[in-house]
Amino acid sequence: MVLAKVWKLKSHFVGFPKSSDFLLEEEELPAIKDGELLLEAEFLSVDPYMRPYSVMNMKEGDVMIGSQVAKVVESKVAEFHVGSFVVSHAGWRSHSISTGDSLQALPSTWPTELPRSLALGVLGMPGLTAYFGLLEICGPARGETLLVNAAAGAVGMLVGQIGKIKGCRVVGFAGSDPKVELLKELGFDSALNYRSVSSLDAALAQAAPGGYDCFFDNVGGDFLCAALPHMKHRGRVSVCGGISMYNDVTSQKLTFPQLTLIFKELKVEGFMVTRWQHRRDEGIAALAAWVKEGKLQYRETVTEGFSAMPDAFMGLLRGDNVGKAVVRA
Ligand SMILES: NC(=O)C1=CN([C@@H]2O[C@H](COP(=O)(O)OP(=O)(O)OC[C@H]3O[C@@H](n4cnc5c(N)ncnc54)[C@H](OP(=O)(O)O)[C@@H]3O)[C@@H](O)[C@H]2O)C=CC1
Ligand SMILES: CCCCCC(=O)/C=C/[C@H]1[C@H](O)CC(=O)[C@@H]1CCCCCCC(=O)O
Repeated sequence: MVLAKVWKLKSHFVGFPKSSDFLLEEEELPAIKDGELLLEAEFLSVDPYMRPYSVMNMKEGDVMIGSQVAKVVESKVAEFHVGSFVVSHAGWRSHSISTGDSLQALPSTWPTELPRSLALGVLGMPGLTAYFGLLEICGPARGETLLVNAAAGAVGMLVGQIGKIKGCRVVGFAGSDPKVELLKELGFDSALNYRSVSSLDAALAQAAPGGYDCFFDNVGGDFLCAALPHMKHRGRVSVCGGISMYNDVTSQKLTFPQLTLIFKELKVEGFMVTRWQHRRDEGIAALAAWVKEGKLQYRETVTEGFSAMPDAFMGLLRGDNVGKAVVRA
């Protein structure tokens, strides 16, 4: 008999999540049947989407949504061997039973020098988000200028580096001076702390006096409104996320820059990374090759212990993380 630990949404978040909004419970799992396997979480992902998702799709008492790298500890499914690893969408659970449907097996050739947590980061959903969201929507060309915000996070850090690989001049905004220093180490041409600049408008102008061809937006809200007037004619904006709004209790009142969009003939396109699910292998292969060649660096913020899942999640929303935020169970 296995006792699974499970984090549930105790109370809907109001504004910024609080520890008391979460509930840790134990669940007794039955013995697995033919066609089932037992998984034990090794690394669990915390991601910004969990905050708006809870509002859109969850009720109090539901298990928190999320993906994890898990070890197969028992198997009655021929394709999944005991001791192998998979990416599972089991939510915030230490142990789970699966039929194998929608599991993503980690290759048995996974390089020993790469932590398996990368399957939740640069070699997983955030990596694919950066890869397809930038290349397919912005289509950055050599010599162009690329702007990215939340630039020291899981997606943003990769977007900026992929921009460099493609020959762009890259400007990144992040929320602390150490993050800004890191972005410069990663090859960003200009990096700024959006919390300490006296004017976002002036900082955007100073970092790229000729304007931006491409903008990968993870933040939305005031940043998006401030950035659009700095786009070049026929600029492309990849709308990836809106983290500045996820904890809002009342909707922000923003002036939609209609005339800017028209006169500059901007392309502004939102996306969900799942759009390119059919090209997943291609994306992972390209990202893995760049990592192997040392062209694409990754960073992770690893929180220890399944019991710290809410802390890791709240830390992510506060900006404590550098690179991908994961929890080691
Ligand atoms: N469309 C899609 O398919 C996908 C979209 N996303 C979106 O991409 C974005 C980045 O995700 P991910 O890389 O996983 O997360 P990150 O690793 O970037 O973590 C979130 C970061 O957002 C920054 N942040 C928090 N609050 C604010 C704020 N008010 N204003 C500006 N920055 C803020 C913090 O960094 P700092 O210290 O710089 O403030 C924090 O570290 C999110 O908006 C997410 O929803 C992610 C995956 C798929
Ligand atoms: C829920 C708000 C999403 C904000 C943008 C974001 O972070 C998206 C992330 C998704 C990524 O594309 C792959 C995922 O699994 C993430 C979340 C999916 C939630 C989908 C809910 C849609 C629905 O129920 O209709």
